[in-house]
Amino acid sequence: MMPRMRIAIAGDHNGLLMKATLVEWLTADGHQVDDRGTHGAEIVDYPPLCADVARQVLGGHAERGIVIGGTGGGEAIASNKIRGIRAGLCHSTFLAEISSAHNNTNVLVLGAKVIGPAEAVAITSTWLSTPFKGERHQRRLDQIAALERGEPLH
Ligand SMILES: O=C(CO)[C@H](O)[C@H](O)COP(=O)(O)O
Repeated sequence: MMPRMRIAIAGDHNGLLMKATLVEWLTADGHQVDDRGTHGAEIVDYPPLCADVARQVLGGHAERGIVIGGTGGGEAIASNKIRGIRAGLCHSTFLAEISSAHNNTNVLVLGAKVIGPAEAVAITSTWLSTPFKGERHQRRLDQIAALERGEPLH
């Protein structure tokens, strides 16, 4: 059974409907969901939303974060600028599985112009329920953390 988690979720204007679908599904599935916005249809910038979700995760208020954009590309770039965030842009359940198993991602990024709501639910479910494999993958995440600190890799 999938562990129940505290999840911070955000999306820009493109992600509004998909966010509503995921909030409903996650809540029905027993997760504690914190919807960080946006809440209206007006056009907004996504980097502050990415930063907000990252803050929730890094501050321990949420175990995982989800960010939704049009394609999600910019959201992944923005999220991965923040030290300690490993954000995976996943547009298939296979990518979601590897994102958790190999990359131990703490933020899932989705693109509402790329996939539909049913795929978003399947991807999110896979991402949440797939455990991190550790071992050689942990070594690589340690190397990524060293890059974040500006240390050279040999
Ligand atoms: O997915 C995104 C970035 O990767 C954004 O949702 C997208 O760029 C927003 O564009 P617009 O303001 O034209 O809707």
